Amino acid sequence: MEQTTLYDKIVDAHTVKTLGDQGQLLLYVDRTVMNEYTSPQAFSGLREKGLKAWRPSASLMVVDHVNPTAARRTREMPDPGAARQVSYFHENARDFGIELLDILDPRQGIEHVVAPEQGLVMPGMVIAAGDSHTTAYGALGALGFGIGTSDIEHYLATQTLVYRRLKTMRVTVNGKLPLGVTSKDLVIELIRRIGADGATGYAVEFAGDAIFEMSVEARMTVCTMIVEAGARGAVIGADHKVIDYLRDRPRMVKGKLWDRACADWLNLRSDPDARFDREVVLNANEAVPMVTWGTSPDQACPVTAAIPSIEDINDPIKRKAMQRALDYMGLTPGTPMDSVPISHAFIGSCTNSRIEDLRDAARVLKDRKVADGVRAIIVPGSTQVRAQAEAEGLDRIFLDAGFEWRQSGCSMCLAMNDDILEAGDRCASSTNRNFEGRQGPGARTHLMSPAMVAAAAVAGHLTDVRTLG
Ligand SMILES: CC(C)[C@H](C(=O)O)[C@@H](O)C(=O)O
Ligand code: SF4
Repeated sequence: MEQTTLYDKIVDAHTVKTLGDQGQLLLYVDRTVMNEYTSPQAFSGLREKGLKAWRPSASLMVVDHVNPTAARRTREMPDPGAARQVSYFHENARDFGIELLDILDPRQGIEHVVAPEQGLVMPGMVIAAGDSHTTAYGALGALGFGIGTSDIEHYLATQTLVYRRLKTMRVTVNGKLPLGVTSKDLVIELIRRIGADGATGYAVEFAGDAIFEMSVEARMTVCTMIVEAGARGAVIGADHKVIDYLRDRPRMVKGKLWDRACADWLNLRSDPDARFDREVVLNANEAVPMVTWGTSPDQACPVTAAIPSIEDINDPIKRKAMQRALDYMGLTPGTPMDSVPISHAFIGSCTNSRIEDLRDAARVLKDRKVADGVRAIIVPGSTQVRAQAEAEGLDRIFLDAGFEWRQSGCSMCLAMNDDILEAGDRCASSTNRNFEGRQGPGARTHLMSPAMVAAAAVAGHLTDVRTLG
């Protein structure tokens, strides 16, 4: 019998028809989630053509990129550009009959935190959305990927996309993550190894004991961040942890349908002898806390190491990139990573702002104080995460330690609101992109896990969280 990958099974099940002989196909898309930043032109396109949304109930709209995260919330956007985007977003939700969670809604948050919370995503589904980190949904057994604005318009009008099948890569992670090492460290190490373009053109399936040992939220971190290696899709076979995560979510199927769905979902796996175009194997036992030193997520090393030497790099293009990155970051080869001082600490983003991430940070921050001269901020991934953290008393731990406790949104992950760093600021950040200017023009970002950000905030410099005890 032909052996098929999970990715191909999902694509096959959603293929409406093949289009010509160039390998394109018309792919049915089950669901989407839209933000105020990438959806406006799609709606304008529909308006110009006089088209309706074909299945409004399959979509959800969330304000997340531009909204302020100040402790007190209003619907007013202080920035006129953001105000226009949000008001057009509201207009589009109303006119096209799509549910909108605006910033005062108790279910509001970063789209990739909210969609799983609301039960919008089910195993086996295709979820395509106007944001690259839509790969997050791979953690729930769905195929998630980002699309451009014209594709959003096509989706809204037809519930389909013109799609080209990707190559498949399987990343098998054997072993067990050591204490103090998280799924974020693992995915940074993976990207360091395969490079920022290592998964370009691939859909990545994660497998292996260490992946299934992880919580669903930890898997979301891995699936979200694999975009930073260029992946155009991510997926992990659903297991009982996924079923437990999905049960009773607001938009989830219920009753007999739920029972039947669960049985199907657990069978939805790559066949044992399915062939992947590329295989990568990692050993979780060897994983250590990682930090980035450069301006690309693959420019990373263990926190216990020193910045690598330029002489060790043979490829002239990579050498030049490294020199430029070091100049921007104000760092020199040979500097031990744990001696690099920080001015800011940020815990947030769709990669690492869920309740487990906040619990990890709180464990480090309990009875400790943020170092003098460090400004530390926590932005929970959703209003629900915020409420859950408050119910557990985590907010007290954060506030007592000297962190600011904010409302949810993308915030300093990409600085589209007023949470923005100044030139020369250096931030330990639980986010997923360390590009030049990402957190503000001239600002310097070091990516790491939430626990490592908390440890850096306390120490005043990058530090190995395991040494704090
Ligand atoms: C704004 C959006 C297009 C972008 C993305 O697609 O990822 C953003 O969310 C990001 O993280 O850079
Ligand atoms: S939190 Fe950051 S990475 Fe995630 S969607 Fe928002 S801007 Fe993009």
